[in-house]
Amino acid sequence: ICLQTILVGDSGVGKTSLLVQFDQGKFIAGSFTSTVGIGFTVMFAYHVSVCFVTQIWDTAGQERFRSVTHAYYRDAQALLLLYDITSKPSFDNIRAWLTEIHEHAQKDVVIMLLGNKSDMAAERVVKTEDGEKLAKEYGVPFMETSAKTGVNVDLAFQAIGKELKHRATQQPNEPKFQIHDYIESQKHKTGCCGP
Ligand SMILES: Nc1nc2c(ncn2[C@@H]2O[C@H](COP(=O)(O)OP(=O)(O)OP(=O)(O)O)[C@@H](O)[C@H]2O)c(=O)[nH]1
Repeated sequence: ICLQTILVGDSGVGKTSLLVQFDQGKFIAGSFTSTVGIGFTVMFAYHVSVCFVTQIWDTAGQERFRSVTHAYYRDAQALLLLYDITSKPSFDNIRAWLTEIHEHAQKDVVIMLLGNKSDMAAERVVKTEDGEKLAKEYGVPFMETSAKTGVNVDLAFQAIGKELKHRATQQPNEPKFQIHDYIESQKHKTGCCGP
């Protein structure tokens, strides 16, 4: 099976880096060519026999491409919302993304909030608790990731893969897969001990 996923978030939060880390297990330092407009990158990554077809979007040109993006939302099975823990504006914009997602995405879309660049402790301006609070408010799973060190990167995709696989094969009297519990049991808290 192939899962349609979309990575959204402000320019520079690390969407491309995260996907490269997941796909190839490596971090390419330095800046990438900025994503222009929408639906720019489609990357394939295989993990536990699930293939992820991922598009990367950022806010650039959002107004101009509005009607196009709405069409893309409808096909998405999972949306990964990224902010950068060293950028308050990128965090503040998450609400706007969530509002838009709730208006246009499928009702059962899997949404996950990711606070990226968790390795940059000295530059942090968004507290872990703030990310947790926002995620709770919207009822979405949350974790902090680092595209640089790889912390929690696989887990984010793995949790989505498990959730969607489970839904597809779920028996009527089988207990539902609890994505929140799964993530809590697997995730590495950053700041102290690393992966
Ligand atoms: N230290 C650190 N740097 C990161 C991390 N993720 C991304 N970066 C750096 O942040 C910059 C932006 O990363 P990108 O992956 O290009 O961000 P993007 O969200 O794809 O940006 P656009 O293509 O403009 O939308 C690059 O210089 C990366 O090397 C991370 O987890 N830790």
